[in-house]
Amino acid sequence: MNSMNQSIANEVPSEDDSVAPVAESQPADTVIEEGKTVGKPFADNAKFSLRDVEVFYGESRAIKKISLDIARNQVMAFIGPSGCGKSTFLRCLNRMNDSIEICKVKGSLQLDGQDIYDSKRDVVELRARVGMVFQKPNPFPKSIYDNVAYGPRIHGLANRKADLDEIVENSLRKAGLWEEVKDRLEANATGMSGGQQQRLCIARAIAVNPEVVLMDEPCSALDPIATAKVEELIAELSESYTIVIVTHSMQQAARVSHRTAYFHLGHLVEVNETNKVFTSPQHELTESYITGRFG
Ligand SMILES: Nc1ncnc2c1ncn2[C@@H]1O[C@H](COP(=O)(O)OP(=O)(O)OP(=O)(O)O)[C@@H](O)[C@H]1O
Repeated sequence: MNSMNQSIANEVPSEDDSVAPVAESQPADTVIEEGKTVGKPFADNAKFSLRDVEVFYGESRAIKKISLDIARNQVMAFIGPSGCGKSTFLRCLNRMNDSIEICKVKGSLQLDGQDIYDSKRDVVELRARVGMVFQKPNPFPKSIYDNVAYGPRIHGLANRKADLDEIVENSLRKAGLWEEVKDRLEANATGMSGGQQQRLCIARAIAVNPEVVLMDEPCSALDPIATAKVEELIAELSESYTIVIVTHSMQQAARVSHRTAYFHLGHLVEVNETNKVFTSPQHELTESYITGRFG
């Protein structure tokens, strides 16, 4: 964490990090203009360019004409009240919503200038480039080694055992787990602590050499010490990867991210550098949310 973000982290409200505000109330006279986002939603060095994105679950529109760039090798945090669409929008970035039959995505979603939703796109390859870490650690009921080796094996990234060993070791090192597990690589991953399991899931995600890692509330099932380790890891990983994190914790967004996007009822209300969002928000809804005035 950089010192600037540390000071922001100290300024945001110190409510229980784990409790999400709920979007049942908002300042009565606040109007959200569809498709209009205040701040700086666009970037020069975009990894993702997302324009007029709408997501429907059946007839219900969960994402309402959102346009946003996600910059390369930065951490972008998605914050907002429960049900505002953060996870839905995140899951569009590697087509995780494809498995939900009633879910339809409209608009233009590009990764490095190429259409994510192109019908000819290989979704397995897309998900290797855009990996994902979920809220609840979900290691396979296999050895620690096999959890990390799984992706490289199915993607044919190693021809020899020595190459695979090297990928496993490097991935565990990057996930800050190597020293803790190097003597028990054959032990079942389900016997690890929750925090270790989450770092193993991060090692598994980065073993296939992704360009982007999506994280959906990666610390919500972890204790404060394990959370601090994952946050340190996010800071280190952001040097090599583009990271998008959904979090209910404003302190966490302030600590780990370069830019923050505030969602409200399916709209993208405000995006800016994280310090600006937390110290001088431009939209009254953002301000109300970060100061805990509604929830
Ligand atoms: N599989 C689904 N089928 C139908 N509606 C869904 C589905 N998943 C999400 N929704 C709806 O889409 C809207 C956005 O949900 P989403 O989970 O993306 O919000 P969120 O901001 O991530 O919420 P939370 O912070 O509580 O995780 C909500 O109204 C939710 O009920």
